[in-house]
Amino acid sequence: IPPLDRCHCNKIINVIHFTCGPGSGKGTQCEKVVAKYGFTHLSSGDLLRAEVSSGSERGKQLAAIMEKGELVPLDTVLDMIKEAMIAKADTSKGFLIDGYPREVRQGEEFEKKIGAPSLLLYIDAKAETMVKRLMKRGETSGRTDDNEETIKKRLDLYYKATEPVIAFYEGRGIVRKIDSEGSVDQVFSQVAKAIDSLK
Ligand SMILES: Nc1ccn([C@@H]2O[C@H](COP(=O)(O)OP(=O)(O)OP(=O)(O)O)[C@@H](O)[C@H]2O)c(=O)n1
Ligand SMILES: Nc1nc2c(ncn2[C@@H]2O[C@H](COP(=O)(O)OP(=O)(O)O)[C@@H](O)[C@H]2O)c(=O)[nH]1
Ligand SMILES: [Mg+2]
Repeated sequence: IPPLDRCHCNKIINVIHFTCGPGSGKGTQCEKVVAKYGFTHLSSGDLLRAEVSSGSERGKQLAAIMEKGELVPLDTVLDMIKEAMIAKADTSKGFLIDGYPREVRQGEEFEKKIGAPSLLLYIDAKAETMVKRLMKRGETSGRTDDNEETIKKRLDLYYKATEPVIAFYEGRGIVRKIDSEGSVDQVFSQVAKAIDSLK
């Protein structure tokens, strides 16, 4: 896909990264943000799972990586996000990018190819909470990575690769940390406050 031209860049406003651990409640909160603010929600995991479902050759390679809880090649996921952003650039009020960046380099490349985010939302959840929620979700999600062994690997990778992303953006003053331990609505009121602070 071609690089985003200036015209597109000007229209890409309010890029919000949602970066937190697996099972911390990103997907749940993103739905509520879309309902209240009308932002375009792009879940990097969902984009990858759609490619897997398509049965393409690339999808098969991705499935093998995701089943192990590892990160797919950086360009693959960034190209998918960019393509989806270009498709919505003319009409979107803002983009909520869920599950990205997963490592500092993903954040750096996003800025080079797309632009700087205005906010990074981070739901702070205890490992114990994340594991409990994922195991419960695994009873019905049908996701091949919602099993005990892969959950452990995803958490390890989160602490190793993704937590440094938060420190990276903290240096820029755009991180809003949200406590996950309350109810979905209590968490959402903190999320909404952070988004309202952008205005
Ligand atoms: N930027 C991203 C996003 C996702 N993935 C791959 O896709 C999988 C699933 O991602 P996601 O749906 O975001 O899962 P989690 O955050 O682990 O869990 P959740 O659905 O609970 O958010 C990851 O484990 C990883 O293999 C990736 O490599 N790079
Ligand atoms: N108790 C509680 N459970 C939640 C909350 N948010 C999400 N969950 C549950 O935790 C699981 C993981 O949530 P999900 O939104 O898929 O998290 P993600 O992995 O970060 O996208 C789901 O089964 C949700 O029902 C919350 O605020 N409180
Ligand atoms: Mg999710």
